[in-house]
Amino acid sequence: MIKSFSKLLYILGDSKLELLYLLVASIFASVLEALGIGLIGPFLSLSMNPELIKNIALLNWLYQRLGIQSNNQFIAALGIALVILFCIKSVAYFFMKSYIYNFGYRQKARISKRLMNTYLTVPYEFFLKKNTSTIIRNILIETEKFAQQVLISSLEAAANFIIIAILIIVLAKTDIIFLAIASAIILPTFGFFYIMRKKFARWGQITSECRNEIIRIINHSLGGIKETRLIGCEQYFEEQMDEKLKKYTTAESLFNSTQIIPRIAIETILVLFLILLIVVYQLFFEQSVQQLVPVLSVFAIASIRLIPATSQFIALVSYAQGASYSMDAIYLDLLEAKQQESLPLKSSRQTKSNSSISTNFTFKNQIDLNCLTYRYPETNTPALLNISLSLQKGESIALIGKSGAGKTTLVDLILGLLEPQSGDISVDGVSVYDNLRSWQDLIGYIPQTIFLMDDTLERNIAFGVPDELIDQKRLQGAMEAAQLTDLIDHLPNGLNTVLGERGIRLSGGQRQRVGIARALYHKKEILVLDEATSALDNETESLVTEAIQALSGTLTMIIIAHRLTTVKHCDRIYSLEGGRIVKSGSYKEVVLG
Ligand SMILES: Nc1ncnc2c1ncn2[C@@H]1O[C@H](COP(=O)(O)OP(=O)(O)OP(=O)(O)O)[C@@H](O)[C@H]1O
Repeated sequence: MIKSFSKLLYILGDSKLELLYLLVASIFASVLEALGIGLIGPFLSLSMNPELIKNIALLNWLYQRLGIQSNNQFIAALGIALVILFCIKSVAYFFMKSYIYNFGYRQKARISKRLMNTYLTVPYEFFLKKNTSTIIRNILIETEKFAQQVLISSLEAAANFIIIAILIIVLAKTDIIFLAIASAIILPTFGFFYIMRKKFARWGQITSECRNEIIRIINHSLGGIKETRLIGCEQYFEEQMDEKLKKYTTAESLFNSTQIIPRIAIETILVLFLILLIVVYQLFFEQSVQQLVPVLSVFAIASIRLIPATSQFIALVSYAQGASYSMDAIYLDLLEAKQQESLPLKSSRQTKSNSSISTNFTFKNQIDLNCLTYRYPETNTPALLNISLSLQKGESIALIGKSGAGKTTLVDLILGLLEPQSGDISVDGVSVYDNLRSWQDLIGYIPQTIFLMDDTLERNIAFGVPDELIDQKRLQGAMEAAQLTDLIDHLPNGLNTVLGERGIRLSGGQRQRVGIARALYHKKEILVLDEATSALDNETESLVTEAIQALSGTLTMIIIAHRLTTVKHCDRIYSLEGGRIVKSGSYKEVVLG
């Protein structure tokens, strides 16, 4: 309980204080509500027995002060006061509810934003362990579950708890039998919640995990729709989906059905008590039911507010329990990001905040990789061992080697996505880890499959630049250098043609050239091409290679290639094996020699 509360406070961050205000406001509205209802009983008793006015000091004092002539007039005045109190209570209740919902959904938006920021800034290694379905689920679904089932439900539960407590006190003062009856009715339901609480948490966990799996199955089956169609594995994915949906449905329906049990149980016990009371009175005491009116009115009030408040309270607490997994998922990701930030890293996340005082790179002469060693998390053997190489500005180097040799890992290190456990990368003698952001600003990355947005060609080239800030002259220059001008003539809307999801309306070679144009538009001085031409046919490949070769000498290039013909123009070739450089030199020396 204390653990959950501290997680809640951690997730809320700066909004902790607002939660406190909200709690006070909701307690105030609950007190009004409970009083409004709790006073109906005494008011009914008073109207049936006006003589009581004289016995109650406060009422007697009021009676004298108001100068009222008769008991009936006084009861009417009390009635009006009660109605006014009721109206105030209703308005306060409405505003409190709106405030709670507003707070809950504002927090959802804030936490989604915080998570998004976390995922965008957390070290790249985080993504080696995390599935994107979990990330999507956390940002969209778990934050919603947290807002609705933890925040809103807890605040409403607190308000209901106050109502229950006040009603019990007020009504117990009216009739002590009530206290015994109410306890006999309410306590078993609390017991029920206590027994079921672990199940609620488990069902909540199952639904969250199933949602995750469902997003993953959609990603796999539709993300690779070509392969799905071609291999004909639609049924395989449908069966997977069906299995998860069944599990999800069972857990969700069990959870929701169980929520009704406290209300049904309370109502049944209430009716049972009522009938028993009447029967026992008539059979054993031979008294008229008339004499039971005060006790019966207590039952009436109980069924108006106390019972719904209790069953709602139990349901709300169960909801919060059911969403404990969601709270943990958000908490753990935020915490992991925080812990990564506090690690003694050399990287930008520390220098980013004080980037103004860090080095802003201007690449004039040489890049040096000094004894880089990198081991992936949870592995024993290093993927790269003591890698050292240098390249001058304007040079092109190629990394070659068999699959698993460590080429991509080396590129990820150069890109600043992974940080070496030892060694350094420096530009003109300054470590890139002094200002990783500034180093990354120098690099254009063209991976095997270029990431293209489902947006216009123009926006895909000027990636991340608002429309009004796109420099048309620079755009033209980039497209010409990337040999894209022909393509524009063939597109229905030229630069404004929407490329489709992941650039589905372009060929592989065209996508690569869009990637090159993007790097050129952003004036990247260093181009890193990761097997950029390996997926292309010979003709398209030579187009892309031509575009790349035309840039040789003007840009510094690091190229990974499987097809050795594509790296003929490079100044030096580095051959990797088992994470080490085993050979280096000219094309002739390394490939032909
Ligand atoms: N996320 C990871 N976690 C653990 N080990 C990894 C991870 N990624 C790569 N490796 C391992 O690191 C080594 C180098 O992999 P890398 O992807 O750099 O090779 P590569 O030369 O680029 O191969 P390819 O040409 O097939 O892309 C391999 O043994 C690989 O299994």
